[in-house]
Amino acid sequence: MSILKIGGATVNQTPLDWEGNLKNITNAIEEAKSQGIELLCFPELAITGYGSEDLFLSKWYPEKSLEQLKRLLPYTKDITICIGLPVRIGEILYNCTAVLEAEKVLGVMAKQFLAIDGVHYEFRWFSSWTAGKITTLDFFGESIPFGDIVFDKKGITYGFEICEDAWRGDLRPGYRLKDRQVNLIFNPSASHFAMGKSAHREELVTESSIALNATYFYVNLLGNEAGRMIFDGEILAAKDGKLLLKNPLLSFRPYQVRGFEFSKDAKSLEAIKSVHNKNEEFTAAVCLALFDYMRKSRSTGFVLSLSGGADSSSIATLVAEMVNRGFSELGLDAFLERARLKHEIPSEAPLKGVVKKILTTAYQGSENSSEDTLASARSLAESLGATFYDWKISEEVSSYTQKIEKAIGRQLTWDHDDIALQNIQARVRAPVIWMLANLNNALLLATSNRSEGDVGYATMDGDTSGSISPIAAVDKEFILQWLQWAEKSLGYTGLQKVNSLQPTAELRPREQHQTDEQDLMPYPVIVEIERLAIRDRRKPADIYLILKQELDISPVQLKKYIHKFFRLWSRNQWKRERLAPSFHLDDFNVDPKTWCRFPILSGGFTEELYELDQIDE
Ligand SMILES: Nc1ncnc2c1ncn2[C@@H]1O[C@H](COP(=O)(O)OP(=O)(O)OC[C@H]2O[C@@H]([n+]3cccc(C(=O)O)c3)[C@H](O)[C@@H]2O)[C@@H](O)[C@H]1O
Ligand SMILES: Nc1ncnc2c1ncn2[C@@H]1O[C@H](COP(=O)(O)OP(=O)(O)OP(=O)(O)O)[C@@H](O)[C@H]1O
Ligand SMILES: NC(=O)CC[C@H](N)C(=O)O
Repeated sequence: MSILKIGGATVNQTPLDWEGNLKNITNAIEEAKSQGIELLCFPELAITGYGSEDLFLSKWYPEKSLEQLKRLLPYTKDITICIGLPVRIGEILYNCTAVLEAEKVLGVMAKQFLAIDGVHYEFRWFSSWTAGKITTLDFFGESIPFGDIVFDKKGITYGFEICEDAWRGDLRPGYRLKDRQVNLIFNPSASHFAMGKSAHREELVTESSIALNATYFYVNLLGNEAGRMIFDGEILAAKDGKLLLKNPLLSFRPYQVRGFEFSKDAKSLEAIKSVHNKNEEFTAAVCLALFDYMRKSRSTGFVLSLSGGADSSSIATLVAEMVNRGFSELGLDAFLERARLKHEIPSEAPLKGVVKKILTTAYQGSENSSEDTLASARSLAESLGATFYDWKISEEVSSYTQKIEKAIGRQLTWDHDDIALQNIQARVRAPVIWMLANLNNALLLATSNRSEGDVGYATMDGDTSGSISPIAAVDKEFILQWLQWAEKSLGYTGLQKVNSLQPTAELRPREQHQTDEQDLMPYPVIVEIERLAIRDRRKPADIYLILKQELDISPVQLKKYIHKFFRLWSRNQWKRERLAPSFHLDDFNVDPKTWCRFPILSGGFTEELYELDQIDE
């Protein structure tokens, strides 16, 4: 009975960090050797990083990747490695996996189905390879087999599906690998994180092992590679429909190696059970994304305008939780070293000491702010251990207001100038909080959520100011329930006050009792309309007919809400184009750079809303 120790290595790569990327790969190879692994698979495009964008269009970038591949040969004396990189044949670029063994490249195979949905735009850079086709590649003077090839080690035959290849149902290359009777199929992936996706992948991998009659081995990239997409570093293996291997996801470490003993004939293997929790997945993903963004941008921490409301408080909590998780996985010294931080940390309370250095918050009260939100912000900051300042913005607001009143020769009033008087408050908070970010060489965190993004409920260059927007990909309902969960399940008791408040901008005089939901519509309604309009791409009339059955709202009111959503959605595309970069976290988002493109100028659904109005109520 032939036994082969096979393994997967996930790596946290960064485009253009050639040395860092190579080091992760060689360290992982050494680790694999020490575990006795003989055949090791890395993720898709592990040499360059998946998110290299238009660097892939240049001639030199794929050439440099081949040079990096050559530098790996000396590490393959007594191990076979499979590793992803872009390879040009003539003028055409392919997304490939190279197999290296005994200091030689055995062959290179190319992806057949490119990913083009949602956050993926592979056709911009790559061409797809034709099934069954084989050619040769000139690798520094040596002719290497290139294309749809399979390999063999110790009598065990193996082939590849590269990420999207596996997601194409009956067309997938795996069925032809099955016809060729391979024993083992690797799937090197760059599969973006989305809540709930890991469960979906487990299904894909276990079902593939039955449908393709082979052991199926899956390896994903790790970390916030290049800003927006997060990879969870998942390594999975399945045989006969049983999940045999799964690693801890979203690790703060630069790489992780997992292996198991493969045998063609092994029977009665024990299946692994895994649990999935959306809030936990969200927390782990944002924490790692924040950590990677901070260290890869060479920033020393974060600055946050903390209102004591839901959005800013959730972000403050996530930064503290990032420190907490990084700290428990890596330990203090390794955490600081990996984050490139040189902070002096008090030894008696190191965790809070790190939070104090990394997270600086400020409450910036206006005449319309309440004692409730100040108390909420203060108690949360104190409980997290964050640096907290509290100042007033009233002088700056009056100074701007008086200046403009003098210029235009009249007094501004709430009856006449509501939006301008609201926005000036949000805007004067921006320069001073930016100043703090500059002083600290820190990232300014913007607090937009996806529901606000849908309808443009934010002041441009006011509360939209910031360099990253960590929660812009999730809706407000999700944030509100996550805060409850974080208080109870993660033990953030400092969220008690936050969780007792109703969402409000506090930009109008207090006697007007402004709330977000009065200005807009109930958040659960925004979430439902968004789901149908944006995720499912349905038109207003269809949405009305569906929601009329699902929601307990009068038909007249529902029509008004749908009108408002589409009117605000269309008018505010320019705002979404200007939000700070955000992480992709849910199965869809409204970020125009990744998931959702929409014209900045448009007819604003006039005819489609007219069609809605014609439906009987
Ligand atoms: N297509 C387009 N391309 C470029 N610019 C376009 C545009 N359409 C309008 N504009 C411009 O947009 C500007 C208006 O945008 P902007 O100044 O941002 O302001 P605007 O969107 O009119 O108002 C901000 C809204 O956000 C709410 N808010 C603000 C701050 C915080 C919170 C909170 O929840 O805490 C809520 C506030 O209550 C108000 O309803 C105008 O000057 C207009 O000319
Ligand atoms: N008094 C304040 N002090 C500091 N920052 C503030 C203040 N008021 C508003 N901001 C900033 O403006 C952002 C936008 O306000 P918004 O009301 O949308 O969010 P929130 O207050 O965090 O949550 P909620 O909407 O649930 O009240 C806040 O997240 C915060 O960054
Ligand atoms: N890189 C890819 O091919 C990714 C596409 C695939 N559907 C995924 O999200 O996992």
